[in-house]
Amino acid sequence: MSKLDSFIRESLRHTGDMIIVPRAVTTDHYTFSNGYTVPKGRHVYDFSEDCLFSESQYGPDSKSFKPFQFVSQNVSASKVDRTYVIFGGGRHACPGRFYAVLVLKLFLYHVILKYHVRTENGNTPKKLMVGPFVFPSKESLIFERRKET
Ligand code: HEM
Repeated sequence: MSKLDSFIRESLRHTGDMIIVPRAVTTDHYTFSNGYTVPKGRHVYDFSEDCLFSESQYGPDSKSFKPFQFVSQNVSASKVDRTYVIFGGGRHACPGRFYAVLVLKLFLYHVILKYHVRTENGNTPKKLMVGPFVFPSKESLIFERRKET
């Protein structure tokens, strides 16, 4: 399933610009390795675009959608790392990610087998941004039933 894993991983990479999980500093202060210090009580939100579109990891065209770029790495869509933080990371990485990816695979398996999916003009709709948040595009998708063989 390396192609499906790659496609899901790439799709999630393009839709997780901000992880809305605030972290509060509970000690007197916290200093990051780059020297930036956050005082006690301050809430910190991850702006994951910096990781998800990292040019050092994904190349100068890190913002293009490359559905099969992970095929050669044979990496699951549920595997987290520093440049793929859609499910968070570390000790509190999303425990539901294996289930979520499995459901996505089942859904896509049926959709791909049964339908030809396209937009009206054939172009990929732009993602809808509201500030740093990504929402599904309002453009319609057309599902055409594939001929039974
Ligand atoms: C595509 C679907 C999903 C996405 C993008 C997602 C994303 C996330 C993210 C970003 C976190 C925060 C991780 C962190 O704090 O570093 C999280 C935590 C969590 N997620 Fe998910 N999640 C998804 C599906 C699910 C599902 C299906 C379940 C349960 C069946 C689930 C259960 C949880 C739980 C319990 C936590 C808290 C973990 C902790 O704090 O230790 N998630 N998720």
